Amino acid sequence: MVNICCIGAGYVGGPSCAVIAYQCHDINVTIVDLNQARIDAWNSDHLPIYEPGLDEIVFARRGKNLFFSTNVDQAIIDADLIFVSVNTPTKKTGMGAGMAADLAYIETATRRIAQVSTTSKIVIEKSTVPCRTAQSMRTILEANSSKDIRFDILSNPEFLAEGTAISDLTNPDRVLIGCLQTPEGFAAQQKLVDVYTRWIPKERVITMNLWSSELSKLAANALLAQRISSINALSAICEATGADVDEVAYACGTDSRIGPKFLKASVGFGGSCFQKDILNLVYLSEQLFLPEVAAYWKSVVTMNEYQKMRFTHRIVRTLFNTVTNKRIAMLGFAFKKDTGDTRESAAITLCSYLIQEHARIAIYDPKVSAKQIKMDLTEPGVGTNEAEVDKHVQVCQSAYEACAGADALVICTEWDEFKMQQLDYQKIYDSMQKPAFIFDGRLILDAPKLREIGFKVETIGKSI
Ligand SMILES: NC(=O)C1=CN([C@@H]2O[C@H](COP(=O)(O)OP(=O)(O)OC[C@H]3O[C@@H](n4cnc5c(N)ncnc54)[C@H](O)[C@@H]3O)[C@@H](O)[C@H]2O)C=CC1
Ligand SMILES: O=C(O)[C@H]1O[C@H](OP(=O)(O)OP(=O)(O)OC[C@H]2O[C@@H](n3ccc(=O)[nH]c3=O)[C@H](O)[C@@H]2O)[C@H](O)[C@@H](O)[C@@H]1O
Repeated sequence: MVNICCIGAGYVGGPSCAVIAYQCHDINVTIVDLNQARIDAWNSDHLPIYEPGLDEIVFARRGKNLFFSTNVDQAIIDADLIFVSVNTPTKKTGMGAGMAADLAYIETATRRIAQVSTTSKIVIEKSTVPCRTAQSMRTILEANSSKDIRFDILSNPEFLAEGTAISDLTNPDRVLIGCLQTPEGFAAQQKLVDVYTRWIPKERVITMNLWSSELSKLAANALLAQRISSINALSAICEATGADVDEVAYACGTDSRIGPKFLKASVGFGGSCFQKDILNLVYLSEQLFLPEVAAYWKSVVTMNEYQKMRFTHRIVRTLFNTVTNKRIAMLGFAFKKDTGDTRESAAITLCSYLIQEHARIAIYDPKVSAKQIKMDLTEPGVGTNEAEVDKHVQVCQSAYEACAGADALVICTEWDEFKMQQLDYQKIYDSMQKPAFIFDGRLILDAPKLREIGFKVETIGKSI
């Protein structure tokens, strides 16, 4: 029986390896983490992350061929293939602070593999890393290999998006596997190909060299984020001219060379990866003495910051240039729908800015807890402290509760339950201060219908 170990039971390690266990009942999958609380949650009825379809998959295989544990060493010892799926956040201090990826977790995990392994392993870089990280991992592993133990290293970046992780993993556009172009490298690559092709058509499993594979992951995220920044830049022109950003996106997206996806204007992209990975690419470009390339990719992040600021300025301007003591209902705090993840969510920037303008914010998100919201708003660098958050932020249990008595309602996340078919906007209007304003940062509402009710509506990428 093949044994797989996954180091890192997070948003990637958990779902991606649970799907392997679900698809391959004859493979033993052990997902390990140093975080006891996280592992306890994976072993409980309430999994630590919300992802549609994940519960079914975990509950079907847990205790059979899918295990969650904090015993990292034992899982490494038992494994034939080891996925390294630890976090690679942006460095906060030291060289490259604010841009480079912090590879400390990768290094610790790699050293652990080197120290405790008693048999040969295929080590798979699943985390998103700067190009050539596999070289450092290899150096650490090779320093510990002997004639009895060898380590082969593969790059197998993950392309799942949160909220659709299970369908992305079950039916991916492609799986990418990079290896050293040596006979041993190809043999290791084939072993991983053999796992994925158990449920993914062969032609979708792409193989290439290690460095191309590592760079492709950063490139894919940069290209996706660039489309959003491009449509968001156009949304500013739309607001100033009377063009409608949804119409412009449709007109452009029907060109088969452009395509319709990732052209939805928004309050700004969030999530743990787009900004981090672009900054990582910027840093790499700078290190390679390519300042023009660095500046080009940096502008994607700059435009995203601008979009978030532009939207908050529009809120303040529309509310007669002051939000002091005004109640603003914020619907949605997660960085996108169908996830409870708030990392880099645009809502955090919006809240921080509005708190500094002395607004009172009533937040409702179906999957984000009050504790998480408060933690996010008091993180160093966000610009708001605990006292300010306690004074200015109320976390509500429903959209209706958040909107009651509010001067304005802001849509931050595109949850389906905020759509017109699901919320009674007449009831909301009746409960709000007048004039009642709506700021649609996700283009999910029918502005003309809302205006019929009596709302004053402001939508990203549309002028009145
Ligand atoms: N979140 C996402 O949707 C995607 C993330 N990625 C990439 O995947 C990687 C992981 O991301 P997430 O799963 O979101 O991070 P995460 O923070 O949710 O999970 C990482 C886990 O690794 C654990 N960990 C760190 N060092 C460890 C060690 N030495 N031994 C055992 N456990 C250790 C942490 O405790 C944590 O639970 C990152 O490089 C990210 O860029 C790639 C595609 C999608
Ligand atoms: O490396 C990663 O972490 C992942 O990053 C993104 O996935 P994710 O961040 O989970 O979610 P997306 O659907 O890409 O959305 C990212 C942000 O962009 C925003 N967005 C997305 C699409 C769009 O048209 N407009 C837009 O504003 C979303 O609301 C969200 O805030 C990529 O889509 C995944 O392929 C990748 O694996």
